[in-house]
Amino acid sequence: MSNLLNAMQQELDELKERKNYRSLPPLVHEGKYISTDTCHMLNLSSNDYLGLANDRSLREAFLNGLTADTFYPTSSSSRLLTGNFHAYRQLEEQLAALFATESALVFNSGYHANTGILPAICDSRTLILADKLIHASLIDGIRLSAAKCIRYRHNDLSQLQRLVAANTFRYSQIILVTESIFSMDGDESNLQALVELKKAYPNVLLYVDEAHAFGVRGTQGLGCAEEQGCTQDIDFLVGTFGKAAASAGAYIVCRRVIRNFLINKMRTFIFTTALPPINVEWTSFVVQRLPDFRQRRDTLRLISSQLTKALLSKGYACPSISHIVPMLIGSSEKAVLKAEELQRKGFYALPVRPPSVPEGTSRIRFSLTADVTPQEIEQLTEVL
Ligand SMILES: Cc1ncc(COP(=O)(O)O)c(C=O)c1O
Repeated sequence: MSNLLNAMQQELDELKERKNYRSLPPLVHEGKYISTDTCHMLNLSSNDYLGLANDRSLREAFLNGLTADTFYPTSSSSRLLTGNFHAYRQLEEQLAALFATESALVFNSGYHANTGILPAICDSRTLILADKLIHASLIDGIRLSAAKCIRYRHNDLSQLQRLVAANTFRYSQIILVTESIFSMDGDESNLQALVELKKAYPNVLLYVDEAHAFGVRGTQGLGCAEEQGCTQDIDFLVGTFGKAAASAGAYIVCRRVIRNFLINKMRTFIFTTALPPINVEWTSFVVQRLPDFRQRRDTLRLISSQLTKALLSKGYACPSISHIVPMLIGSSEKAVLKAEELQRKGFYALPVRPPSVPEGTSRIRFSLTADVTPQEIEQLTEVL
């Protein structure tokens, strides 16, 4: 074997040793259940937060509206070449109207959005102040940008305030980067406070990733910014369609000048084949109905708080105030064993280990969906 292959094998062996090795399990999906070769389980690890991907009647309603003329399986091109199908404009107009913003732009995924927008809008006179727990896609976007970056302690607004005050005159712009619901801890940021902070400085802008809140929060399901009444005040408000919206892709809602700038400068928008129009049609179909899914949002809130309370009462640390409910365990080995035990007992819950979370904070990450019932949470609680 070459040196490189040897080094790879060694690294994989070390991952196995530390119980951090990952592989792709063969899975069969049946509604809210999932099966492997050996177990049939309730799926507690899906990001289909509203249960929409699972909703057969919704899928049928969409399919009934299709014809061979409207079914386009591929855009065959970047949107700047021949790929700009009507479906994109329809979805972007829908988003801009829902959020009451000047414009919206759709991307291939949340990963494309975060790794494309940040490098496009930052130069070497930019300082990014980013929460310590932001998602890998945001971190990669920051790494690809020319900006200098300082990470502040998770949700520590006083530290952030000090950093802004100390740096406002040193940089031409400061961009605050955070998530609204954090993907691994399930806790939230205080968007109103962040908006107040940025408004106190003329050169501070705010970038918020609502990947885990879009569809789930707010009266119309637009996210935490809607819930906290500040959609208009966030300069770069980003969300994804691959979770509660049961689709794929991502969006930004923003001022028109930002949209035009991204179309011209954002490499992950320009140099890629746009999403298949059929996929964008489906997203549009779901987004149009988002305000109607209030009952599902209420159910999700109910079962999430039921599980969080159960974990706390059993002595587990659980910082969550959302449908992402981590059960903090510590070592990767124990988290893997616990997940295997839960799977044997009929609950598909997965261990999350480094590098997805910091060393020593391995956990079971329950990711709840609205089609899980309070009785099922009760049964889970009994075996925890
Ligand atoms: C906070 C956050 N942003 C972005 C992404 C990436 O989105 P996508 O899956 O659409 O690439 C994820 C995870 O998937 C995420 O958790």
